[in-house]
Amino acid sequence: MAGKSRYFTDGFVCAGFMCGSSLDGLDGALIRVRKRSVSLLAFAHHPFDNSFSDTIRNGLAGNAPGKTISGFWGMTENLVSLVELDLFKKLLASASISEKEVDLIGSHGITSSHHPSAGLSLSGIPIPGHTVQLTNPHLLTEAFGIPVVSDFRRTDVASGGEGAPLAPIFHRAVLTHKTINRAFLNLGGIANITSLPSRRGSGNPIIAFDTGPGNMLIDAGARWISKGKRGFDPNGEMAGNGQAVESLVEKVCQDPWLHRAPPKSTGRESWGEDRFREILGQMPLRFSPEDLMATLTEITALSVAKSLDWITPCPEEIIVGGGGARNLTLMNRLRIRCNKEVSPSETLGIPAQAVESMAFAYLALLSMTQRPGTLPELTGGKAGRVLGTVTFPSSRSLASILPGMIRGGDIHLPFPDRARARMLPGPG
Ligand SMILES: Nc1ncnc2c1ncn2[C@@H]1O[C@H](COP(=O)(O)OP(=O)(O)OP(=O)(O)O)[C@@H](O)[C@H]1O
Ligand SMILES: CC(=O)N[C@H]1[C@@H]2OC[C@@H](O2)[C@@H](O)[C@@H]1O[C@H](C)C(=O)O
Repeated sequence: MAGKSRYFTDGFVCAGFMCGSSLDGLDGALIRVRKRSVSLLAFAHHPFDNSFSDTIRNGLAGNAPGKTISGFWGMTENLVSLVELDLFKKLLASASISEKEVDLIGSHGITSSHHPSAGLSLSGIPIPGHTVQLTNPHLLTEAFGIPVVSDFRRTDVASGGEGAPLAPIFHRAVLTHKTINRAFLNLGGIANITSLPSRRGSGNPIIAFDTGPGNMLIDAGARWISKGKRGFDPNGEMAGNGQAVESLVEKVCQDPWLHRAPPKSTGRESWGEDRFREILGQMPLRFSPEDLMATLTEITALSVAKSLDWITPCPEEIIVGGGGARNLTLMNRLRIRCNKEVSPSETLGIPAQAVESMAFAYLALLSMTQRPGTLPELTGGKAGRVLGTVTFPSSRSLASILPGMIRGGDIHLPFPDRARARMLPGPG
């Protein structure tokens, strides 16, 4: 059991799990937050094979043969957490620490539906915006006796925010440079960008938003060309051997959403299979698979480049995380379209694939120590909010966990994340 004094001396050890929108697998990270710095202790990835990803993708679209939607959701939640359970053990083994040394777990789950703005109705009743992530924190607390923070996004959506992106506070904590204005770009299924003004220019507000497709269109193209055998374009090789249809790239990038001012978020609903089919239908009569992949890759690069219009101060360099950092053609097209230095986060010592799971470990710590995990300028919510729901293990008293943790946060969290939620303006 974690003693109060340990939070003071050793900082915090937190695990984070993320199953992203590309549905390629589940990532887990173990971090230590101590003396205002964040270090990665271990990272592990559990890949999903193509047919499994297809089953989940179809189920989320409401086509789960032989199962009701709620049955499918219940099974998916449990499946996510069974994988997390296994990954957690791997993280412990890799970092050579015991579960008793871990203070908390953050579990994001799979986003099954993301409609943050109001505008939907059920039987004529207007319904507020929603976002849903599937995970079962109870399986984790039951197995390990560690508090689990989950359901991060609904807090922000309830306060009028987009519920995404949420990782920017983490990007700010670990990637801000003393003198260089940076941007961090996550190339997951969806792409999102965070402006990171240098500490010298700390008067500049942090801006973050989804930019549109990350790998989602590219992956859909790879699946179509390979008849489901391949889930992505390895290293961007196919795209690198093709010629993009420039007129189609320009046309798709005129999408009004891409030109909308932030805050904004998007998802599979807008850049998934349906959008891919629409683009495919507009390819010229004769095209090679390589040309299709080059076109999808160029749409991705141009939509990211357009997003820079919203970012001040203009970043001098772009640091890339997420699996798309391995797509060398996409990285090269980004260098050309953005006219900037574009480097994978490995150059700063952080594995590109680990950034999001590290972020949810960090966000879980902010929540447990009563600090806001998002800000109005990031997602458009009314005020900074302590995110998520905590599932506590019944084997430990709250008094033995919370006060020490909250005060430990005062010591170890990087500035300004030490500021507690009650210091921020309330709702209204
Ligand atoms: N070697 C590689 N070459 C090209 N692309 C790759 C490679 N490895 C991974 N990818 C791409 O990265 C994707 C997975 O990235 P990542 O795990 O960051 O996405 P995610 O976390 O699921 O999505 P999101 O950030 O939207 O939630 C794969 O679907 C694939 O398109
Ligand atoms: C609703 C949802 O799950 N959004 C994801 C998705 O994947 C990338 C992008 O779209 C981002 O907005 C978000 O994830 C990251 C981790 C975030 O919240 O920062």
